[in-house]
Amino acid sequence: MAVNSSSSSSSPPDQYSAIITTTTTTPLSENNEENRNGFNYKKGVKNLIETAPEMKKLPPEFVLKLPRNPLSASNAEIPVIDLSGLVNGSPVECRVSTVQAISSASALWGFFRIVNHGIEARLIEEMVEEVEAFFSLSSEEKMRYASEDVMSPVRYGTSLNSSSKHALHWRDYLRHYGHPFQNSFHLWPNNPTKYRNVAKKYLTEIWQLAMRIIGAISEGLGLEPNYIENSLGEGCQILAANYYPPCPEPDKTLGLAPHSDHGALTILMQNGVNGLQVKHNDTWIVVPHVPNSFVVNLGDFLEILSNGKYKSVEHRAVVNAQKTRISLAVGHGPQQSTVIGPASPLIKENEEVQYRPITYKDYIRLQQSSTIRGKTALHALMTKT
Ligand SMILES: O=C(O)CCC(=O)C(=O)O
Ligand SMILES: [Fe+2]
Repeated sequence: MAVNSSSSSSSPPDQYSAIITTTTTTPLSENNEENRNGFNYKKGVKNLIETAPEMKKLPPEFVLKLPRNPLSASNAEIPVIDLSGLVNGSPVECRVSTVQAISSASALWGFFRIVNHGIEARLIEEMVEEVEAFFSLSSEEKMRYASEDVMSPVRYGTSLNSSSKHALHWRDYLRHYGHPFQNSFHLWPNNPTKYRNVAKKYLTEIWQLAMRIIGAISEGLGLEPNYIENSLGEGCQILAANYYPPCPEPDKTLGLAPHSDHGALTILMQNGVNGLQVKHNDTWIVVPHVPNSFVVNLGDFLEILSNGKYKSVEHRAVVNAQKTRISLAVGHGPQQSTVIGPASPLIKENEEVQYRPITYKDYIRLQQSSTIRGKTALHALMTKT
């Protein structure tokens, strides 16, 4: 089966994701939150630019060691899939051709755009409004959700994670679990007041959409349509609401370093401001915002489950000097206690299992704690290097 060669398991970690040294001489101190320029970086980049509105130069803590022309990317066409064929009651031949389209995009690209997905534009807008309202709160209010624990069910933070061991990234984020809601709903932000209800509605619909796509992926792999969904147990949905304010020198930093997502698949929307780039055949490709569509990308769990037949895809976020960008990335994976490994019906006689077993919880911890991104966490599980 053809695979995306850019995410080949033997490729070295991306140059941007190697530990990035900054030009500062004083590293950010773990204990002393104020750095030498008098900013408390842990409050986030939105706070930083509000505190210093005249800032023209990027503080050195954010400057990445990038090669020349690092952020260039091409505008290749990416697959667009019409999902109306997956709706209950649609003719069998429509379902078959949609499954084929998803299967081929998964094998060749690992990401695609979906249209006619059934989620109302108004709900997407409302969710973006609530997220914007959350990030507009005072730093003190947002810091109520700050946590250094990468497994915390709700977490406000900045950069890649709150570790000081890497150059900072131009991003603030709110991450929290979604489905199954009983585990975390009561912990989500209750300010803005509508946030919990809107987020629950949005995440419920996104979960159902993800399961429809996962059913098609399962079928495309030659498994029973509900095989992958069943392997998720009660499942684990995680929202990353990312906030990238205008950046004084956007070419010197990134919003988010290249990485693959840990789950089965991520459903992502951007608020009308471009910034997402995906790696395909060793080239970065701009994924433009198209109203009423989502971007879907395959994550590490699917690469593992398919024993490498599908590859998780590396992506990154660039920033710009003019507009605030918001993205909502919703990951879908198995219940955290699940031991993840290749699906046994896919392992043919004499075929080697390519990934060592690990619980999904330990895998998330491994990936999220790392200050080196790319696909290093997945590479650590591979039986052959
Ligand atoms: O902002 C984006 O477009 C990318 C976000 C992302 O990749 C993530 O949150 O995992
Ligand atoms: Fe991601």
